[in-house]
Amino acid sequence: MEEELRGILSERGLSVSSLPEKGRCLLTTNHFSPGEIIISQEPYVSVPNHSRCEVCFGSDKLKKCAACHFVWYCGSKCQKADWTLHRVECQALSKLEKERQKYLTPSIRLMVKLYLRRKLQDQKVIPNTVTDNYNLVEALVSHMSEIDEKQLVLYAQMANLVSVILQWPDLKLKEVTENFSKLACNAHSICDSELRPLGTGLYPVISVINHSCLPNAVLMFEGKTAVVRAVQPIPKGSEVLISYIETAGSTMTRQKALNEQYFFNCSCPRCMNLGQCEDIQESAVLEGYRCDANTCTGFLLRDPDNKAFICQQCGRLRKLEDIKQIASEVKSFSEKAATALKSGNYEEAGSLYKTVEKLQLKLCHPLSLNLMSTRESLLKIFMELNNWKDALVYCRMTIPVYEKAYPGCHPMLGLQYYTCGKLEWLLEETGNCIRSLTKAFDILRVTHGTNTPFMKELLAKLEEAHAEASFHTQTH
Ligand SMILES: C[S@@+](CC[C@H](N)C(=O)[O-])C[C@H]1O[C@@H](n2cnc3c(N)ncnc32)[C@H](O)[C@@H]1O
Repeated sequence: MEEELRGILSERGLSVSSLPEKGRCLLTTNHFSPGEIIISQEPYVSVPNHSRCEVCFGSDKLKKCAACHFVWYCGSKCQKADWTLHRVECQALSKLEKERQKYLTPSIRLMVKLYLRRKLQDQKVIPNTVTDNYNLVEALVSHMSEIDEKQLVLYAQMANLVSVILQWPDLKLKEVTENFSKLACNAHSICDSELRPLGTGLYPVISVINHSCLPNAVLMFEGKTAVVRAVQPIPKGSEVLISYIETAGSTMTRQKALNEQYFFNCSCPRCMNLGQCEDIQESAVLEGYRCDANTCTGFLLRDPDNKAFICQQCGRLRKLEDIKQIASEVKSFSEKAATALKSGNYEEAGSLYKTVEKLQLKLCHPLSLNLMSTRESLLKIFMELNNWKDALVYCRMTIPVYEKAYPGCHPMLGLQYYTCGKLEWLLEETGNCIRSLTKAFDILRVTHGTNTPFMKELLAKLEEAHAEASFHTQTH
């Protein structure tokens, strides 16, 4: 089987190798251009988030399976497509006491489905293929020796629940526990084209790809298919690298996230800058405080005795006490705002987030990620309220931070230009709309390809805006 996998990868200009610091890795044996698909794969197993169709992850016209009353389908087509596996899962879930059903989290369900699929493949009910077989799951890293005691106990409890559900006398609890650890560092969150999470899936070939905070490839999903595309020219003989985490944070924040979930120290070019002048400045801008002189845009660093921050542009001191006071107000208002937003009270949430924004303007650097995140919430609230004018103001304010925090060809940046263009269209700012949609298209055609309904819609909007602009030129 391994030989066959090597053959398939080689036909696509790829090979699997091993690096001392990283373990397995995916290398190119051909050149890949930006936007070109490097590899794609269907999930070995997947589960949707709550209240989504088990098969297509849609959220319309859902009905529960009449037997287990647990799994949702949007129609008979999806239900039939899932029947081979769900037939056995349904029997197990139906026997489970009602009280226990509330513990059926997506991770538990993913594990149950993993074992059922393995069994059905062993029994040849579901065919094994080179890229769709349990051997690939066996080869995944688990980091069992590195996870802490508390996490290990949690995985063991989860394994117990899987055993209660499956009721197989020969199920090896230790192996299930290890598989939970594998899921933690190998499973992917499945998102739609706008990066909204829909579910979770395990893609054992895609899982060979290692991480970089400055990646040369991006992983997106078309339905449940994982698609990896080049975002830079990738020469023959290079390692294919995607990002596992939100890369907008400072080097310290990124390294902490990678260490906690994936157990490695990243040595990408961005991380190798840790502690150097440029890196210190970047983290002080993205996650630090502002100078309290009105017109100064300098960034602050802690003074040596830790009682104040010093502006690196004008030398002014800002007391730690002052910063702590505003930070605690920000925390308290942010919590209230999040609660109002969660309960759908958009007017109240909007006014609370505006207070947070005002406080953050006194506290944070103008290009700070926290301030941007508040403005992102305000943008969403104004969109919910159909207030396009204010939504556009906030969308435009976030763009310089996106441009600073992400590389030029990043889906988040492309999506933000797209939102900007859609708002400009609604507000009849045709010229600006064309500029924003063009920027969005230039990025997203690389990260998303051009063939999906999402990209066709973007292109149609851009063409409509061009037609509107030329109509105006002709009539004036
Ligand atoms: C999804 S797996 C990637 C494939 C993995 N190298 C293997 O041998 O199967 C994730 C694991 O790979 C390793 N890894 C990924 N990116 C790395 C990097 N940039 N540096 C060091 N190790 C890395 C870490 O052990 C991480 O938990």
